[in-house]
Amino acid sequence: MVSKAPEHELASLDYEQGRSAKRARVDGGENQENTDHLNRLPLQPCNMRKAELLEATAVACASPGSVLQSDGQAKGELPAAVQQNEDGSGQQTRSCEQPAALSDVVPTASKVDSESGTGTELRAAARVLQEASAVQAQQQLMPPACAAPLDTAIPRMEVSAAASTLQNLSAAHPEEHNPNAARPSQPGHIASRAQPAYEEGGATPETIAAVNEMYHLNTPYEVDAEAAAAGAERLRKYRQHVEKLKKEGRAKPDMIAFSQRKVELGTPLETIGHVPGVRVGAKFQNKGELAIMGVHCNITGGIYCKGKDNPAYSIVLSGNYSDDHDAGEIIDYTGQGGQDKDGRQIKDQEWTMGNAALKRSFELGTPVRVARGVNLKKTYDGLYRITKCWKEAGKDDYIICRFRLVPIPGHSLLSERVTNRVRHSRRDFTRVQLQGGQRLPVSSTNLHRLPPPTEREGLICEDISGGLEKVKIPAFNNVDDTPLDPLEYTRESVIGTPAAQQRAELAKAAYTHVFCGRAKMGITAYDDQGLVTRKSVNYPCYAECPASCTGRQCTRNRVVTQGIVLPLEVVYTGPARKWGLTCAQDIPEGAFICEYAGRIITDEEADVLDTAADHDKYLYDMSDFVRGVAPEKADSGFRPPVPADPTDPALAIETCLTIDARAVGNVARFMNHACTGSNNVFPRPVLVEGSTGLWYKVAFFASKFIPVGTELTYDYHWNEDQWKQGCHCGSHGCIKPAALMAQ
Ligand SMILES: C[S@@+](CC[C@H](N)C(=O)[O-])C[C@H]1O[C@@H](n2cnc3c(N)ncnc32)[C@H](O)[C@@H]1O
Repeated sequence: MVSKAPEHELASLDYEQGRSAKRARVDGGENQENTDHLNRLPLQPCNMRKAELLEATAVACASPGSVLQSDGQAKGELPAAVQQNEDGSGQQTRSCEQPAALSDVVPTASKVDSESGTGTELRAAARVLQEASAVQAQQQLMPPACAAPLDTAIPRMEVSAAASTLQNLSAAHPEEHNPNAARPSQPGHIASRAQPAYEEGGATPETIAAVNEMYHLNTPYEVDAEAAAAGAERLRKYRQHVEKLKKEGRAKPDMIAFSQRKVELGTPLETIGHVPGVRVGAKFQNKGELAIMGVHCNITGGIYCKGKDNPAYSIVLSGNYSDDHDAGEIIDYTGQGGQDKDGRQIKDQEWTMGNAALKRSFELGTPVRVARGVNLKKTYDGLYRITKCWKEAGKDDYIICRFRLVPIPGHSLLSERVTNRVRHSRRDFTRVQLQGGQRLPVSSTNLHRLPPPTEREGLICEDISGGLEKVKIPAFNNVDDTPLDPLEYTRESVIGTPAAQQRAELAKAAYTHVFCGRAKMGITAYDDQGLVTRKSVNYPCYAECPASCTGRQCTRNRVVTQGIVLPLEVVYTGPARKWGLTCAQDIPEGAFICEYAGRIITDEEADVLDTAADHDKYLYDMSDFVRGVAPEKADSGFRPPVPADPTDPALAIETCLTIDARAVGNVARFMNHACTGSNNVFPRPVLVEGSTGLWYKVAFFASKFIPVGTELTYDYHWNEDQWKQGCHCGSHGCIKPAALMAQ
C-alpha cells in the first residue's frame, strides 16, 4: 500500500541532461557495475533447483533411448538412432552411443547460462528443437533402437545441450514452446531460427518466503516518516547543488552533483528492496535525483547492481529499448550490452554484468526496484520480482537476454493501480470540520425538496432498488440515451464467496460479544436528530446499539441500522464521470446518507478481478478501518475495538475484505469523487449488528449542509496515477485536473 509520507518531490528543475536515455542505457552496458561500495549482500546463492534440473536432465540425456516429446519434455527413453533432415535434402545418420560422462553431455550450470547460451548454442538448440518434433513423428512410425539409418552423427554435446534447453523450455514455459514455430521462414535469419531458451533455477517457494520475510514483503510498504524527511532534505540540498553547477555553466550538472555530494549527503547505496524514506510513486526529475535518493545509483545505466554475482538493486525503464515490453503489470525487460552508440543491437547479449545480476535476482527471488518514465522524469514504481529469464532473438536479429518482472503486491504502484479501488485506510482518514448552525432533522419540513420524480424530465427508472429501500431511488438521464448498467440491488452487503464467508465467520468468532454502542462510546455519535455531532465527527469509528438494547438513548443510537431515509437520486452527469448521486432535498450536515453495500469478497479475490471490464471501479477496500487512525488525525473518542495485539489473527482476517459493488450493490456505488475542499460526504466505519457476521459497515455522512439537487461526492484518496483519465471534479484543489491532462 502506498504510504502518504511527506512528499519529497519538489518543484521541477528545468535543465537538460547531457545524454539521451537511450545512450545512457548503452553506456550502462559498459559501465554497469558500481564499484564504489564494497559491502556484500546477505544472501547466498541458491542453486538447488538448477542442480536438480541438471541431474534430471543428465538422466534423461544419458539414458539410451530417451525420447523427446514434441512438447519439449523428455519422455521415456532416447531413441538409439536419431533421424535428421537438416536441409530437407536427405537423411543423416548417427550411431547410438552412450554418453561417456555427465560433463561430456550436459553443460554445467554456468555453461548453460553463460557459455552455451550464446547465439551459436541457441541456434543449435533451436535446430535440435525442430528435430525433436521430427524425432517424435518418426518414433511413432518406426521401432526404436537404431531401426533407421542416419547418415550423419549429431555431436552428443549438441543433442544433450539442446535437450537441456528443451527441458528448461518446457518446464519453464510450456505454453510458449512450439517446435513447429521454429521452422525457418527466412533461412539464415536469426530471429526466425532462434528459440527462447528459458533459464531454470528461479528461487524456490521456500527461498521466496525467506526473502519476503527478510525484506518485509508480507506486509504493505509503509514509509518511515523520519527517513522520508531526511530524504527530502537530501534532495533539496542536491537540487541546490545542481543549480549552483548550472549557474557555473558546468555540463551534466546532475551527474557531477551526484558524484560530488553522494558521500556527504549520505545516499543510501546498495539497498535491496525499498530505499528507506522513498515512497512508492515518488517522482524524480532525472536520473541524478533517482541516484541521490538511492533508488537507482547507476546514473548512466539501466541496471544498478554490484558485480555479476550479486542480485541487482534496480532497473530503469525509459521506453527506449525496442525489445522492452512494458504491459504495466508485466514487464519483459531487455538486458544490456551489444549495442552501438546509436542504440542498435550489433552483437548477441551475454549473461554478464547487469544481465548476470538480474539473473541472480531471478535465482534468489530478491526484489528489484523499478523506476519508469519517458524522457528525464522518472517515477519510483516500487518492487518487482523476476519470474523468468531467457534468451531469444531480438527485433534486430541478435540474441538478447530477457527478464520478466511482475509487481510485488503491496509494494508497487502497479499493484495499487491494478486494484484501483476506492481505498480508505487509517492514513486516508478524512478530518471533518462541521460548521454547526441550524441542524434540522432530515424529516423537517423546513428543508427544500424537488417535485416528485414523475413530474420531472429524464426519469428512466422510478426505483432502482426495486422496493428494497424505504424510499424510492429514481434514476434520471437528461444528457443522452445512456442506460443504466444492470445492477442487482442490495440494501445491505452480502457475503460474496466461500473464502469471504470463512473470514467473516472467523471474525464473528473473535468478536462474539453483543455490544451496546452507548456503553462502548460513553456517548452516541449522533444527536437527538440522528445527526453526527461536532464532538464525535472525528472519532475513528461510530458504534450503534443492537436491537436488544432498549431505552431512549439506545433506540436513538440506531441511524445506519435504519437504512436510507433521504430521497437519493441517481443522475447521469455526462460522459466524463457518467452516473452520480444527488439528493432531492436539502441535507443537514452530519446526516446519514447511505452505507457502501455490495458483495463482500477477500482482498485476494478483489486483486484478480478483471480490471479491463472496469471491475475495480466499484471496489471498496475495508482494510485498515479497524486498525484505527493516526492519533493526530482522529479525535480521542471511541476507537474500534481491535485487539491490542496487532498480530491477532482476527485483525488480519477482518482487514482482508473488500466490498465489490459492481454487479451487486446499492446507491453508494454511484457516488463520485471530488477532491479536498469540494466534496460534501465523508465515510466512517460504524459498528452495527450485522446480518453478515461482519461487525462493521462503511457508512457515509454529510460533512456540510448540502443544498437540494447537489451531487454527493467524497474523497477517494486516489493518487495521481490512479486518475489515469484525469479527475473531473472541477475543484480548485483538484489532484489531477482533467483539463491539464489534455494538454
Ligand atoms: C464508484 S464509481 C462512481 C460511479 C460511476 N460514475 C458510474 O457511472 O457508475 C467510480 C468511477 O467513477 C468515475 N469517477 C468518479 N469520480 C470521478 C471524477 N471526479 N472524475 C472522473 N471520473 C470519476 C471513475 O471512472 C471511477 O472509476
